[in-house]
Amino acid sequence: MPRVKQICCIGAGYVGGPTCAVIALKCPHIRVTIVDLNQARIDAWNSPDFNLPIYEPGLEDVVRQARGRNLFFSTDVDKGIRDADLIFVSVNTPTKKSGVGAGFAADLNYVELATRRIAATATSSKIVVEKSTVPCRTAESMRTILDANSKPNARFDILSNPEFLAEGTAIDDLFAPDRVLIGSLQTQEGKEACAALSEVYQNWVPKERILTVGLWSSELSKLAANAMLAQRISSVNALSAICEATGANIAEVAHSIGQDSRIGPKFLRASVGFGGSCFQKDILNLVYLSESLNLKEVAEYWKQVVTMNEYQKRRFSKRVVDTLFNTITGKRIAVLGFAFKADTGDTRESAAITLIRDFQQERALVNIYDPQVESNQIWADLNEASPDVPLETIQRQVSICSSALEACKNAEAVVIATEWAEFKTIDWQAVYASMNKPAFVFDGRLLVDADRLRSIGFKVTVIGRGERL
Ligand SMILES: NC(=O)c1ccc[n+]([C@@H]2O[C@H](COP(=O)([O-])OP(=O)(O)OC[C@H]3O[C@@H](n4cnc5c(N)ncnc54)[C@H](O)[C@@H]3O)[C@@H](O)[C@H]2O)c1
Ligand SMILES: O=c1ccn([C@@H]2O[C@H](COP(=O)(O)OP(=O)(O)O[C@H]3O[C@H](CO)[C@@H](O)[C@H](O)[C@H]3O)[C@@H](O)[C@H]2O)c(=O)[nH]1
Repeated sequence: MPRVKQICCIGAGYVGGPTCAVIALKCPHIRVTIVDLNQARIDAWNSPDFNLPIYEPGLEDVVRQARGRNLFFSTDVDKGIRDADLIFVSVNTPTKKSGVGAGFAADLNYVELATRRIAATATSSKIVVEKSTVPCRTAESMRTILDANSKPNARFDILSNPEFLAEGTAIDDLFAPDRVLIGSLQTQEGKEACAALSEVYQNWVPKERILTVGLWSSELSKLAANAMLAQRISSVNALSAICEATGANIAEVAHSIGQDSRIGPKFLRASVGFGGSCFQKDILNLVYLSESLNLKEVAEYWKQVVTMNEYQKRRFSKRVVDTLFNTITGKRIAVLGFAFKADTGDTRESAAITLIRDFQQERALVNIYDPQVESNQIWADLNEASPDVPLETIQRQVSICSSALEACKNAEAVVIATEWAEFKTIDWQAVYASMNKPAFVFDGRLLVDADRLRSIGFKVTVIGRGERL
């Protein structure tokens, strides 16, 4: 069995960076080089003061221990490829914006370019590992590209090794994964390549947690896992609408059903809608796959998970407008949280973006506070969400604040869009004193103690709870 000595990871993003930093930490005998075309990103990974390009609890500590020892970040993609025995392809696979499958299919352009680069550069045999989330049978396309363009003496084994980390808990997830999944062709060479990658993980992951399956099962399992997780959230959010209409309480309902060991308690938190770079993209990818396979009913089934999520966001912003006497024109709304979930600075598909766009369209004034997201990211997201509105117009309507208290000053309403822990310890008494009256709180994350806030004087609306202002 070949022992892996040098690893190259193409793509220094949210997955490639933390994943391969942890491999370097746990495998001091392996030299790990993470490469990217984006110079600014690599510079940030290499920054002397560890001002890393992504915020992830525990990540800095991992990078501090391994960087310069056996962990390196570089823009020299070709050298990284040439030196490695095993190459992770961890590039982005966004939803296609135009052409066939636009709005649904995964854009595999980055995967293809990375694959072509491997074929053009490699002068010896390599194990090529799909780390990116890709449609079922992408490994076959990669094989065709590699075989057609490879140099003499270079042969390639392709593995699928999807990543299941969640942002905000990436380092914990990587240290103790529920499972590591490796898919390979069931040939002698395929099994040997699988064993080589498994050996890398066995440096810290118990062997029984490393699952080895066929290539296509591995690729599909990644899409399936995200679809099932997102489906749980859309199910609980659909129930939250029934709760609001009937006076039931979604937190109590979720707790009650979660006690059934067949259902389990996790991932049943009603919210203003799921966000993040993966759920929507991967479900739409599954929808497209189903449609391509002529499985219309299957496609419709999964599409409904995304439809329900859009409905949840719209429903929430409408509830804000309805409660504020059917108009928010000229009223100041404080939005607490802009990231798609707590403990990350990532804003991709964040529900907050949709809510703020809705508030802008109602001509409200919006104050935003998020503990991690940078101002230029917020402006870029709002600009993209309203392409017909000039940025200067948006900036006249929206302000970015440096604390929750500042954001709430003179506001009519506070909207909690992200479940940051610090929002639990806000001095609500001080917030109340600084707001216009009546002062409204809309909790989209089941975060606040509604009764306590009501005793201060707030009118409180909580997702999944009937009207009891
Ligand atoms: N973000 C997550 O939490 C998460 C979790 C599991 C799986 N995934 C999947 O992992 C993949 C990567 O996601 P991400 O969030 O890390 O994306 P990302 O956009 O943060 O990072 C991708 C990086 O790849 C680089 N890149 C693109 N093409 C390249 C090329 N040809 N050569 C060198 N570098 C190149 C880009 O510059 C970028 O820095 C996606 O398929 C995603 O679906 C993401
Ligand atoms: O009960 C819940 C749990 C999550 N969310 C929301 O769902 C979204 C996604 O959250 P989470 O899954 O924790 O974060 P991601 O980083 O998007 O991770 C998902 O997507 C990754 C990319 O594919 C996978 O690797 C992970 O396993 C999968 O959890 C966020 O907006 C959360 O606020 C809820 O609304 N209610």
